[in-house]
Amino acid sequence: MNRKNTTLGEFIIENQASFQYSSGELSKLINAIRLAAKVVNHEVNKAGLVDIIGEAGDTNIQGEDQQKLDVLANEKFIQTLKNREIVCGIASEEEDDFISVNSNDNQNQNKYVVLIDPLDGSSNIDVNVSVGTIFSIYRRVTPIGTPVQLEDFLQPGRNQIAAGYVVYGTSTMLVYTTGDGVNGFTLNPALGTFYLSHPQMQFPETGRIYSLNEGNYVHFPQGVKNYIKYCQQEEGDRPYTSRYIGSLVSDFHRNMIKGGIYIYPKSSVAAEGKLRLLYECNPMAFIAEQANGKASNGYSSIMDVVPTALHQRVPFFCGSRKMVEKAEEFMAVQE
Ligand SMILES: O=P(O)(O)OC[C@H]1O[C@](O)(COP(=O)(O)O)[C@@H](O)[C@@H]1O
Ligand SMILES: [Mg+2]
Ligand SMILES: [Mg+2]
Repeated sequence: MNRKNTTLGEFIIENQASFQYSSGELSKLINAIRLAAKVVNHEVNKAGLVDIIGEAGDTNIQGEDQQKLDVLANEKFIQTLKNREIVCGIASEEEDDFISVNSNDNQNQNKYVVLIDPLDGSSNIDVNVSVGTIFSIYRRVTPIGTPVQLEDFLQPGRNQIAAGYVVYGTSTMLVYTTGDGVNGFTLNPALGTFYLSHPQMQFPETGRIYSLNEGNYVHFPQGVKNYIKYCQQEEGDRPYTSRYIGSLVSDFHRNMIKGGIYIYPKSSVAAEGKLRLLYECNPMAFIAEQANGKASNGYSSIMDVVPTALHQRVPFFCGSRKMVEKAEEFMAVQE
């Protein structure tokens, strides 16, 4: 099943049988995401040659200036999901409200909703540093055939059916889980095909990399300040190495391969931190837990947080199990 160099298409079909709700709908959905990812990859790779870098001129509901590639990636993913008619609802970082797909005439018998961060790491687009896309998939909770409701999206991460990300970096990879481990596929640009290159990915139990924006140090909770000091102490296998790309997907991906922790805490200037629960933290938490890692808000699992708003933010501690547990110890003691 996890033969190296299996194509993503073959892998999806081979694994469909092992998926309890298997009706082919999820396979079609992952295939649609694969297609949209290739289209966005093509645009990202030529950023700078054509007029797709820089600001789009609008501000999204987060109060962030939208980059042209944020808008383009958002359009490509939404268009592909709508055209393929495989979802009943979509929520996106770049959309104020959720989108109900084709529900007027009760034609939409689909059971999945998708939440996406179409372009992650927007501050890195113009400077040729790796960026990504993040997606999270749920079964709707309201009756099939009726228009989707907010409650279909405000589900705890534990209910996710599948989650994944695409990293547009030195190579382009699609990494995802359906609750049966985490597999990574690398795009062969010459063939336009994703191949299984990283079967059954696992976070090393511990590591020597810590990733956070130390420029915000003065605003951090005491627990985080003390954890940073711990990472920098000369003792045992410390000091650790500081690595921060500024794209969640890329920092997470590196830490999953090498062992490390990513932290975006709450602070005196960001009461709930920066990252969005539904389309950044929950999908990365599902992948982390499926890869023997850990993801918390500093105290408890992100996956058990009951969402209250589409664009809510949460503090995020994610990575190698022992490193997240150590950071939680500091959070517990200091508060
Ligand atoms: O510049 P900061 O404050 O360190 O924030 C960087 C973080 O913000 C993000 O860019 C937020 O994601 P978006 O780019 O999708 O808005 C993360 O990818 C990244 O880890
Ligand atoms: Mg993001
Ligand atoms: Mg984004």
